[in-house]
Amino acid sequence: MIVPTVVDVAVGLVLDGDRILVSQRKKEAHLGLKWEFPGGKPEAGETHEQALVREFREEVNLDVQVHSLFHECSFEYPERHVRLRFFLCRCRQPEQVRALEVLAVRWVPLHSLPALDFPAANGPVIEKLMDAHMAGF
Ligand SMILES: Nc1nc2c([nH]c(=O)n2[C@@H]2O[C@H](COP(=O)(O)OP(=O)(O)OP(=O)(O)O)[C@@H](O)[C@H]2O)c(=O)[nH]1
Ligand SMILES: [Mg+2]
Repeated sequence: MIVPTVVDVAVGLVLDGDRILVSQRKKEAHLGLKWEFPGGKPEAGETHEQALVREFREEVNLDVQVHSLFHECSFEYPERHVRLRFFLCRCRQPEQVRALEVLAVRWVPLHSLPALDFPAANGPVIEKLMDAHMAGF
């Protein structure tokens, strides 16, 4: 019997006023060309928070401070099963962002998130973010 492995992923929701950071996945990556929140898989011995700090530096050249867990979910794509943990983060120098290991990176107004093409797993967290934003966080 083949037991599918679950890919554990730490994802960062970095807010700067009314804006949030989004990046675009490289064409050849899983879910290539979709927009996402930067993040990735923790390496052996790393906590989710440590993985996020490292991934933000590697992918978008940004130093972030990880605050709290905002949302978790599991999602089964046809080719892999992921467990996503979304953390609220802050950064001190938003202008530092550069697309290093991603195709593009952008600060976008929170209200524009529903117009971007995100992976299917991101629907509920985006809805929750919009609700929290309307309520003033
Ligand atoms: N980073 C990130 N990954 C997401 C999001 N939504 C979502 O379904 N995923 C999925 O989570 C999985 C892990 O993400 P990843 O490919 O960024 O992992 P990584 O940075 O460690 O990449 P690598 O495999 O090239 O080392 C991918 O299958 C990706 O499609 C999201 O908002 N952000
Ligand atoms: Mg990644």
